[in-house]
Amino acid sequence: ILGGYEAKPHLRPYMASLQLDGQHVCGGFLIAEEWVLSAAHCTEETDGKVFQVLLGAHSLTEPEPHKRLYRVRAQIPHPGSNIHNNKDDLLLLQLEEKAELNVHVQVLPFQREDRDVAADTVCEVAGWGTISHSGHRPDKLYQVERPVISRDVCNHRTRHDHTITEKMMCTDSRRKDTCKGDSGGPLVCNGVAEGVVTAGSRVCGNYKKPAIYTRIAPYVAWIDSVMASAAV
Ligand SMILES: O=C(O)c1[nH]c2ccc(F)cc2c1NC(=O)[C@H]1C[C@@H]1c1ccccc1
Repeated sequence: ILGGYEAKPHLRPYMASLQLDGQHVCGGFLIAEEWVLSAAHCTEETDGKVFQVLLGAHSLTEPEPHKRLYRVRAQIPHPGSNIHNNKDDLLLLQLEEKAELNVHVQVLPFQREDRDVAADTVCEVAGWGTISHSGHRPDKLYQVERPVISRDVCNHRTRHDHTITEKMMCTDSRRKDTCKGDSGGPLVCNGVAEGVVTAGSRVCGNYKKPAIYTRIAPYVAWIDSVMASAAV
């Protein structure tokens, strides 16, 4: 998160850190007791290794009450996701057991109505991604507020040049922005998850390249069917 600030501990009890060998790789968030939603690109370069999911954390390293690392039973990337573009950049992770819900671990509702969030709506995004252009990796969760920008503005030739589909949305990236390591986290507007930070590599903090999110509402049928089919 660039240009943001340290989050109030445990005010975002849905936040997940996807880890490999104890290292944070991407964000994610709890959408059901045993399901985390993240970004499919985050599984690239992991040569088939399965993530572990850290829940209930504010600090990535310090011992905290209710902080717990969960094993993953299944990782299901959206079938349309691929390494060449940002399309269908979603990943569902089934935890090996239901997460123990408490004051520090809670589910975040996601938007089910497929309607664009109005431009200028101020949403918030949090993560353990880089907090400086030099790539400093924070130990604590950071957050930042960002206004939604219209798809037409985001698709301008000088911005993302008509690559933003109706299943994506954008926020202004002037100074304050998401960055590497924040991918997979939720864009929260009025307390509801509207988007997932895409994990395609992108420059951060440059107003000419707005942040891109996968909208969740267009994928409700896929999410519900995967959760229903794999229910333990
Ligand atoms: O965050 C992303 O956009 C992104 N997209 C990817 C694609 C493949 C892939 F193998 C990884 C990623 C990845 N995450 C990262 O590189 C994480 C490792 C880096 C990081 C940054 C800040 C703090 C901790 C760790």
